[in-house]
Amino acid sequence: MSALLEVRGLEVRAGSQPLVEDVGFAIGRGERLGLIGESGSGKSLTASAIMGLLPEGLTAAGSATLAGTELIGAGEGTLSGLRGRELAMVFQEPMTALNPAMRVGRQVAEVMLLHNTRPNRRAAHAAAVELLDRVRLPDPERTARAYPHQLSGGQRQRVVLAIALANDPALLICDEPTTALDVTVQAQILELILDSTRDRDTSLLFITHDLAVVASVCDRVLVMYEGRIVEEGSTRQVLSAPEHGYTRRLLAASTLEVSK
Ligand SMILES: Nc1ncnc2c1ncn2[C@@H]1O[C@H](COP(=O)(O)OP(=O)(O)OP(=O)(O)O)[C@@H](O)[C@H]1O
Repeated sequence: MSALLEVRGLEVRAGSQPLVEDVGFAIGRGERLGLIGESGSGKSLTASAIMGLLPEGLTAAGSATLAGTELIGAGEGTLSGLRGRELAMVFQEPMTALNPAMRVGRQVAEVMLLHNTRPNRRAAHAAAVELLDRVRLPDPERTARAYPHQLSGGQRQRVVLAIALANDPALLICDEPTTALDVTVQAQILELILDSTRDRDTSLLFITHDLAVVASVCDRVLVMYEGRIVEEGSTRQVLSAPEHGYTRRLLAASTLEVSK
């Protein structure tokens, strides 16, 4: 079976300075792949290059195909047709992903109307309320009418997840989606991501530096160090018998207990 996402020789540069080099990996349909590594190792830039959302001044080269469509160097028309549809992303800080001046139900509905996955505003609104319920927000009818500032951080991240899931994407990329939340809320959001991707066979690229999170969410894991992938394997294999010195140090510094 061919992979859903196939990345080959991916490179990100700031002028002549390489920030991500020769990154290659594949994600199968329904597979959950973790991307770990210390701060500054290139995890977010890898995800941004795939999404076509690199900051000004950075350029990507190489290849990343989603179900056969090339993303690197693709025009904005192709990318905006895929983003929010086949390809969705959840970032660390939910407030930056939400429009502060728009009711959250409308924000969920808009992404469906934008991609014509619902026939009209009424159907999109009904689907938005259903989605808010699916991400386990209390009283979804009422929550739909709230503005982002009227919700807690965890509730806002649920709204962001509802937007990401609205058009049933083939690939969901999560970049440290729970880092800004307190511990109990973190666990609930993780469970939600896990349940909603499992339900729909959605593929997941999950960026984190929390090994316990990797252990509970991911089938397979990639380790990045200084812009390159230095280790790759099943989660169990990488966490129980790490080969690269960096992965060993990461593991030694964590409180994770891994059964061999
Ligand atoms: N706009 C930019 N211009 C120049 N260098 C950048 C830019 N954005 C990121 N970098 C550099 O690229 C490298 C990789 O950054 P990236 O954000 O991908 O790291 P990360 O692994 O996601 O880190 P974190 O876990 O802290 O989010 C870092 O050295 C960073 O300083």
